Amino acid sequence: MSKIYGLTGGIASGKSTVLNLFRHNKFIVYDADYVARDVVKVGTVGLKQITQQFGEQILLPDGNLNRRKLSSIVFGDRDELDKLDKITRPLIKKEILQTVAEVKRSTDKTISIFEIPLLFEGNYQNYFDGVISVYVEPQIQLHRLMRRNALSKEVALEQINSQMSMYEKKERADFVIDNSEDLAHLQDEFSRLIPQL
Ligand SMILES: CC(C)(COP(=O)(O)OP(=O)(O)OC[C@H]1O[C@@H](n2cnc3c(N)ncnc32)[C@H](O)[C@@H]1O)[C@@H](O)C(=O)NCCC(=O)NCCS
Ligand SMILES: Nc1ncnc2c1ncn2[C@@H]1O[C@H](COP(=O)(O)OP(=O)(O)OP(=O)(O)O)[C@@H](O)[C@H]1O
Repeated sequence: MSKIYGLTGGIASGKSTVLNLFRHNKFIVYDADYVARDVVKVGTVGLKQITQQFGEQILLPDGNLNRRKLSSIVFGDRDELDKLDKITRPLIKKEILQTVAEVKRSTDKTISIFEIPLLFEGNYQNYFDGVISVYVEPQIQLHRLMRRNALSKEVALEQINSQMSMYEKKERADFVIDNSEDLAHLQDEFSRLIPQL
């Protein structure tokens, strides 16, 4: 049976950066953000339900989901986010659990890592051999999110506050990677973690 670990952390904490380190170190990697995009592609039940819920305003002229528009509706309004989550969460969970089951059945000894931003919020922890949380100091998280997505402080804070706090994600994890410093430090944190998996 193959081992599979969950990778989580707050928004812009550095999950994808860490997942890339795993990828470059020959681990098998999976990313729930891809699954989340897959279940709302043109022609899916997911996109149909989202359009029924939020109206045609959330579609781009070519029929694809206007992610920026939907993001501006749901982040900062708990009721609207709950409506979106009701549609997407079961679709995403079904896909993820199928992949996890396939990995576990495989006889390949390579360790797999599955990045799931909302791992604890979606109660995935028991499906994994362990959970790794990426932690970053809150001020640095805010700064990196504002810079990467060109967001105002207010909008960035809305997105951060839409999730479980990073402290809680850190407390609940089996392993923690601190990404509050530069990339050389992150590499050290990563190298320290690997022998423990
Ligand atoms: C709201 C949407 C359209 C915004 O799209 P956008 O391209 O701007 O952002 P992206 O998908 O890259 O998400 C960026 C980050 O936002 C956070 N986030 C996304 N969805 C949620 C959510 N429902 N609740 C809390 N945080 C969320 C995650 O940390 C994620 O990594 C999109 O995030 C979405 O469809 N979300 C619902 C699906 C979901 O739960 N995705 C999370 C991955 S499991
Ligand atoms: N140690 C670091 N020093 C400086 N910048 C960093 C560091 N780690 C990550 N970053 C930058 O911070 C931003 C967030 O990192 P990343 O995209 O990996 O986070 P994430 O947790 O995957 O984000 P999301 O939750 O939105 O999917 C990116 O612009 C990335 O290049």
